[in-house]
Amino acid sequence: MNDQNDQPAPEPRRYAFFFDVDGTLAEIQPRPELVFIPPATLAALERLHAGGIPVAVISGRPLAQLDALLAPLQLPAAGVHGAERRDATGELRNLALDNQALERIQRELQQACSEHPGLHLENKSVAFALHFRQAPELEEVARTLAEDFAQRYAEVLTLQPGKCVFELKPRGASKGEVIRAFMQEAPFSGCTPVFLGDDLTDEAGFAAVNALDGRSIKVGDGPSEARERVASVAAVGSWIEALLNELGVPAEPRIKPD
Ligand SMILES: O=P(O)(O)OC[C@H]1O[C@H](O[C@H]2O[C@H](CO)[C@@H](O)[C@H](O)[C@H]2O)[C@H](O)[C@@H](O)[C@@H]1O
Repeated sequence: MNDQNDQPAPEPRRYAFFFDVDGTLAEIQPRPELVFIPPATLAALERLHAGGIPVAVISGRPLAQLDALLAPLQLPAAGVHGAERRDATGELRNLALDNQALERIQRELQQACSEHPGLHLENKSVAFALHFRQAPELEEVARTLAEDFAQRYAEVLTLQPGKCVFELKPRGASKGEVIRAFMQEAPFSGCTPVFLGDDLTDEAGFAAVNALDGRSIKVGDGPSEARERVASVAAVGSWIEALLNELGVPAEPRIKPD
């Protein structure tokens, strides 16, 4: 694919697909709770999964939110930037975390953010997102707060900037690490990894996929380690559709005979 508006030409090889959620499968919304995955994209993901093609979602959101966004489809998934992971057998493989420290951080952050009503603190229990989309004038306040907490609690959390957000994510959480972990397990191992993402947290995933000689695909503009581009969230839906047809995946999920 040479041009941002071109559809990448799928090849009839065995791929494993990894999709970021916000900004990739779902349009960015004013607030996190307003996000949804378009029905056509959900249907295409279901078709991929039912067609026996390895597919997982890799997100900054917790697993519970990912399941709600994809319901009734339940996919292998990594949440909170890789701090949580559910493998293809359904087993949970989460990072070990210092819950006492996280509770203390949560209380302190709530107190600090209460002084800036325009800031939206998203509490993910094991990570915290300081959203300033509704109050862009608070970007520097959010940055300073997040940097201060990341410095004071460096053994527990690291700073993860994103779209109108500064997140504090568990130390060691990385989209690259979870993609590498999936790629060592069935049904992903032996496949060529393909990862689509749009934001800074996805760069670790792009680097991992590049190192595995896979396909790294950035959605939208901006500098990136990704080697290919898809123009928009809408184009991601059509991209999956085109791929399904190219790979000959049946239009309806296979129905098992009684
Ligand atoms: O890894 P992702 O699936 O892309 O998740 C990254 C973060 O996405 C969410 O925040 C972003 O999307 C919101 C809804 O569109 C938007 O309002 C916000 O400005 C964005 O930063 C989510 O709230 C975070 O928890 C995720 O980590």
